[in-house]
Amino acid sequence: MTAALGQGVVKVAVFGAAGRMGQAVCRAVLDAPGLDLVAQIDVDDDPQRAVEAGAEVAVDFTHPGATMQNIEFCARNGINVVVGTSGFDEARQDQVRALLHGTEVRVLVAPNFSIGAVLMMKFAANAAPYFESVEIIELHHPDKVDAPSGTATRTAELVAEARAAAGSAPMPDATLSPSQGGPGLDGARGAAVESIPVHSVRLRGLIAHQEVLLGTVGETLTIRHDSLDRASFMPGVVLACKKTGTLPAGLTVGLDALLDI
Ligand SMILES: NC(=O)C1=CN([C@@H]2O[C@H](COP(=O)(O)OP(=O)(O)OC[C@H]3O[C@@H](n4cnc5c(N)ncnc54)[C@H](OP(=O)(O)O)[C@@H]3O)[C@@H](O)[C@H]2O)C=CC1
Ligand SMILES: O=C(O)C1=N[C@H](C(=O)O)C[C@H](O)C1
Repeated sequence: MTAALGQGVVKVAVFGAAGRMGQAVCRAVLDAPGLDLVAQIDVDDDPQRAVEAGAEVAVDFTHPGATMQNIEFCARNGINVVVGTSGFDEARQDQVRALLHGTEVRVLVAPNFSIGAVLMMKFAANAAPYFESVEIIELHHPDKVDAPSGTATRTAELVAEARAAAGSAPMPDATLSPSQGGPGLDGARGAAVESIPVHSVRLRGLIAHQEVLLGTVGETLTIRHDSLDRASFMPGVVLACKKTGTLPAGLTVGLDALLDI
């Protein structure tokens, strides 16, 4: 049995260690009983250091363009991976499934590690079939490179799945875009993820926030989550470091796989 299954200390490497999340993750791993921070790797460091240090799990908070290479490297070297980096669409998930095929390596991709955000996604999916309309507003710090956020994309996918399973009718929207001959500006209705409109705000002072707006005749419901500090993600990251080794081999998407919710 490996350390990841609860028999001792799990050795952790952090990719993106100098970044906003990476620094917080290194501190959280150092403070967590049962975890040992053995390698801190940023853009100019040799990832081989993780192997030499005996890392059993690597945490990746880098850039959407860098994560796939890091996963390939870890898979080749038998290291499980906890991915927080956003931009993990279906095509990338399929790529990871293919490269893990026939290995014992586990990769957990979590669009959001905060318990509140995981619950927000679940509540939104539960509520969606009871409302005609659903739209998502995600609000983040302006240093974020991707839009829409991974959390908003995942929420839209879960909401769309719930609406499809319930046989919901298409959402009402009379808007004619300029390309359809209407007045106004292209983009004013946001980006469509699985037909769910997603609006991205980038504002100095913010960290990570999201509202899911649901509406039907005579009433609306707003589900809002706010990460006011990157500390909100750390219990989820620590849990993932400890438990990813207990998941089935291959790819798992969503922290909820490790939570009893
Ligand atoms: N799942 C979740 O709960 C959360 C996910 N995120 C996501 O995490 C990611 C990181 O966010 P954040 O920390 O704010 O971003 P930062 O830009 O602050 O950090 C990323 C770090 O990774 C470094 N880096 C780039 N390429 C590599 C590489 N190949 N190997 C090792 N390090 C590399 C960067 O260096 P350089 O700047 O020199 O390129 C930088 O230091 C984003 O995709 C964000 O959306 C963020 C918060 C929570
Ligand atoms: O870049 C961030 O900060 C965050 N990114 C993740 C995302 O894209 O959803 C998670 C959280 O929203 C913070």
